[in-house]
Amino acid sequence: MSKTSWSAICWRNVSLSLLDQRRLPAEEVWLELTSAQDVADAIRDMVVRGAPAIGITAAYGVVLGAINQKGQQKWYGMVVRDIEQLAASRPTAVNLFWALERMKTVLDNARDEASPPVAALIEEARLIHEEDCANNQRMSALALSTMQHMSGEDPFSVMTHCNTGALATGGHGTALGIIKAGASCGMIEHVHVNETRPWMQGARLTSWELSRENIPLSLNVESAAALIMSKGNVKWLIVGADRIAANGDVANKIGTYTLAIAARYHGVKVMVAAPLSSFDLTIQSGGDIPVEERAGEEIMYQGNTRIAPENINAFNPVFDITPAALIDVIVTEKGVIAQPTQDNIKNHVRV
Ligand SMILES: CSC[C@@H](O)[C@@H](O)C(=O)COP(=O)(O)O
Repeated sequence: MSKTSWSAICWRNVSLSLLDQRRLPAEEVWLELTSAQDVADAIRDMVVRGAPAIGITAAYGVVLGAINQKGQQKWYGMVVRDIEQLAASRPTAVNLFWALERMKTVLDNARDEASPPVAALIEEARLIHEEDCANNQRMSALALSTMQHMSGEDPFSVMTHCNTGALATGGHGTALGIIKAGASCGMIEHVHVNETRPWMQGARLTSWELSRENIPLSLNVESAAALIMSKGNVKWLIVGADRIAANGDVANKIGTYTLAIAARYHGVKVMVAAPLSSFDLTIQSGGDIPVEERAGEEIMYQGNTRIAPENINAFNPVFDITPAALIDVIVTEKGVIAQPTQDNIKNHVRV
């Protein structure tokens, strides 16, 4: 794999290859998927994760569903059932539903035909994938000029949470794409990477992506974040989003909200980088965004070793909501929203 431009999602004509993110960084193992059900399972089981990557993968899942229905008279109903299964894989990232909607439109246009529109579906999935890569590059350029304008010429440190890089998207990344671009031009001199419990996306994935590009980083536990910010050389907290409500509240990996509070206290600016496909204007505020809860076992075990006593309950929400008031800028492929509010979000997304 090339170090600078690569994707963990590869369409191979009749199958989909995914780099198994559960096994990184220890092993680079590619899984070959041949059905929509395989794809839904891969999303649920975190083989692939990150909001844009989930949407792209699901789009290819619809293609696999259609390929498997070739020659079947009742193909339409079966592919619609596949779409429903894909939609049920994870609830928070709106990019999943957005991508499935695009695929369903292509499917519906061919509803009365004798066989599923495989070529048109492949074309749409590829477009979703390519657009995401291009959007990420645009976000990087916009974010760098914003940071230069707001933070001056001297190199600075940033903090990031979870993984928002090439692994989490179609390629390059949202927040991590910006960080990589900022490091390569000398604007960013150091990256503080939160480990991101319980799946350790920061420790396993973000550290892996940054170290492959020789970008200076240090890994820290989430609870060290406020201390690190208090030292004064972190200028920006840069994160991604799984869903942004109409009022600018942002659902992102659990812990983002706590980090944004600490950032505001310490004068660290908060940047959210997300494509327009991460906005959900049907949801008025963050409180209505569905937040995924995963099995308690994810926090009661370290690897295969149980660390919590038997017979206790665990609460394991994997996303939280950062209120718009704690966010300084949201960067999309279309531009920069400073101090997000209902009005400027509406103008930005709709116009
Ligand atoms: C560009 S990815 C943005 C978000 O999807 C990312 O920050 C995140 O929270 C991912 O969560 P995950 O549970 O790993 O899918």
